[in-house]
Amino acid sequence: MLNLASALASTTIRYYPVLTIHNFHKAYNGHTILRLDNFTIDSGIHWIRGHNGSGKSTFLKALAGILSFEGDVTAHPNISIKKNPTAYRSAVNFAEAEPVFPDFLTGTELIQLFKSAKNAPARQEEQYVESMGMTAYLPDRISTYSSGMLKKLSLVLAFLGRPACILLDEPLTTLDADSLPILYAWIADQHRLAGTTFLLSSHQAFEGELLPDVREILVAQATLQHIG
Ligand SMILES: Nc1ncnc2c1ncn2[C@@H]1O[C@H](COP(=O)(O)OP(=O)(O)OP(=O)(O)O)[C@@H](O)[C@H]1O
Repeated sequence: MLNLASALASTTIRYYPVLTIHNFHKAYNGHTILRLDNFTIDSGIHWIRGHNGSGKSTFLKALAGILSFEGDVTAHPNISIKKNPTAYRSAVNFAEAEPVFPDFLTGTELIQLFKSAKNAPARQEEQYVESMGMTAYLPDRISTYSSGMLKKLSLVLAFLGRPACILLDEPLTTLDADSLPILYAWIADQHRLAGTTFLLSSHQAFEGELLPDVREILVAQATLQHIG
């Protein structure tokens, strides 16, 4: 018969480090925005919270490899953002808070470009496009999109390929109320089925009940702190 301790141990979620940050320092014009000696992001869903200007976007852009910084970040198992940037970018996808894309392209063309770059499975985008009601507008040029339509496109692009980690900067802004539960379902399914880790940033506390096992990271006073 199983005793209680071993039964509990067998159901305990086992976390492992997905992103490891070493000797990180980011400054603008000599002013430090973030400094982290050693910081680990474990597998799971993380809600990165902080006031306006605290450094959330700076941190996510650095982790995405589109902003320079001192130090290093490694993705599991040991893929350095600086020494193996191509492999790192396959492992870590990113959607910007306010996405900007070449507006002469159509959404369909951009999705095909990203699928090719990310070596995505055939028809991977279809479930996202259909569930978010994007089918009708994707053949149009991006220059005609509203901010919410653009946001949905950027979110679909962040899910393409087989990333170990997806960074979504302010994913909830500009989405309408009907779209929020759909995005949460994408995140929950991707996490459950593929084991993908998520970092979601917001200036608000996490209030949703639609995502399982969310842990918070606070950005304040030029550093990060796990608070849950
Ligand atoms: N390109 C830049 N040049 C100079 N300073 C910058 C630059 N980008 C950001 N900053 C500064 O870095 C700090 C952090 O900005 P960041 O955009 O990372 O904050 P945030 O937490 O994402 O804010 P918000 O919630 O308002 O989006 C702010 O003080 C901002 O003024």
